[in-house]
Amino acid sequence: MTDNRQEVVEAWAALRAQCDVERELHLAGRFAADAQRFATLHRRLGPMLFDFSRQRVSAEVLQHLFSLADACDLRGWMQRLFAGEAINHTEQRAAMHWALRLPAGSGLKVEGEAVGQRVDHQLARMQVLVERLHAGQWRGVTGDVITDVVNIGVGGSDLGPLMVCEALPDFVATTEQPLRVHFASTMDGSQLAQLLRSLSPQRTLFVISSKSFSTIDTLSNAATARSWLESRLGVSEGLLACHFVGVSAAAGRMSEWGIAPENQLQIWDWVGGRYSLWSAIGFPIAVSLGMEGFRQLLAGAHAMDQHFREASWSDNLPVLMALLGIWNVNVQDINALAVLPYDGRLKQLPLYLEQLEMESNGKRVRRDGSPVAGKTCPIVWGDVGPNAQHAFYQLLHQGTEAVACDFILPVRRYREGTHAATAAELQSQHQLAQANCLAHARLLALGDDALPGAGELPSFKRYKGNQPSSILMLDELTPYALGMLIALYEHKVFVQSVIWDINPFDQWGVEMGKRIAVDTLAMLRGEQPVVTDSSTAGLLAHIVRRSAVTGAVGEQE
Ligand SMILES: O=P(O)(O)OC[C@H]1O[C@](O)(CO)[C@@H](O)[C@@H]1O
Repeated sequence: MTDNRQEVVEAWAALRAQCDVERELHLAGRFAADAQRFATLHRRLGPMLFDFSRQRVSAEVLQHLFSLADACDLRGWMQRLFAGEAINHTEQRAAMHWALRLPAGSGLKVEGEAVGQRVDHQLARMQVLVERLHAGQWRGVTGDVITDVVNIGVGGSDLGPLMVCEALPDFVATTEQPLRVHFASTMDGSQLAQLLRSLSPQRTLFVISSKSFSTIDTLSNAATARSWLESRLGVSEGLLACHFVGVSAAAGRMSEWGIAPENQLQIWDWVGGRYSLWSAIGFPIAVSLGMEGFRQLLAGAHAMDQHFREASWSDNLPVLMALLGIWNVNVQDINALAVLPYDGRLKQLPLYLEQLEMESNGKRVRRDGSPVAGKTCPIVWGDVGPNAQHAFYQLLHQGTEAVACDFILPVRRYREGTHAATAAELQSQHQLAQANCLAHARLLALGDDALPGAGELPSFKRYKGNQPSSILMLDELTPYALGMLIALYEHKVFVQSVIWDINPFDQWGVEMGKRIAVDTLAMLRGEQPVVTDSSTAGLLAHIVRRSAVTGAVGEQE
């Protein structure tokens, strides 16, 4: 690794100096001054169009950002990523999610390990299980056909598969045996309890999905599922082999729990949890879309990997997106990013990206252990845009916070034939959403200038504008396009981590909370003396007292 500290310092200084030049320029003025702004500041890639003309940037800003990327040795870090080096240095692991989406038969070897062959092998094993389910050949212990698959997992073992399954209802595989796919993640058991009310134990298969196979949230839901089956079916012999699949990097733990070897799907320690939907963690996706659909998702992600590796900075979507974020956070002091899909099927995308971005780059120490100089990951949140318009857009339009927005919008929707009865109405609803997306992006950028005469209005009706946003359009929300979109954000996060000089592939920040929770549970159960701060002690005592009280809410002690 080269010592490029001086170059980095100079690149940041040049960016800040450029900011002084740009500060007075409002987005409305930038558009007024340059009729070619959209033409210059958008890129096409396959089914994607990335419009960043509403970001507060100029050609000079972009040049300085590219110099910063060079100074930070982005090219070198990309080579290390794709060479399978142990760039997750705090866990001594590589980050090879990209290897999961190489075309079949890639033959990839990393340090002598036949990575490509292992990936192909697990995909083939997954295909066998999926096809048995689809053919109606998977029977429960009572001989009934499995009709429902419940994924039990949390974090990366839940959010990715859940998001993809919800995003692609039009691509559900047509199979002999229709299957419903469900998700339960919360450690309090409330989601699982709700599902169990409507499921038939004879016909339900549980997928216990956990990279570590030690996450208490998942194991406690799994134990509840198992005891539900045992008590409802009155058997334990053969139950586990008929009703449980396991997905994990910890084969030994799966076996200890009782997952039959033939029902175990393997992942590897070089797949980060939040980067794992491409692996066997994506089993629910394959159940839903079929293997062909799942492979399309992988192919889209692989196309983005290739683009990321090959394109120059100025055409490179992940690099552009990342550097625009750096400009916003570190130079413009904009510390929030709203993710706003204008498509109800992408309801889960903001949640998925919250984990991807914030668990990856929510870090405050650099690779050498020293504190970072400025801010890192912004606060990422969002919702389906049309709904968010009626909720938090007020703050975006007239609040005091500068917020960057990512709008995501499919061009075509409602495939012919799939919604024949109401196609015209649905199509016009989709246009309504498209118009709203473009209108809000315009108003956020231009402010009062978006509408002639708005300048005459009273101040409470005025719009300051100058809120930066990007629009990502997809020709259509297909498995392939969604694969590209997710991989785009993955690489964006990686590029930002390089600029911030942090490790995006560990998550030590969540570990301490888990350990404290173990002690707290022992205190709550009276198995350990209560030695803690006064608030926690007071609340524990309140829970214990009130748990013993039955009767109407509001009852006096
Ligand atoms: O798949 P596992 O090992 O159950 O972990 C679930 C989630 O927990 C975390 O480790 C955080 O606690 C995430 O990174 C991960 O996605």
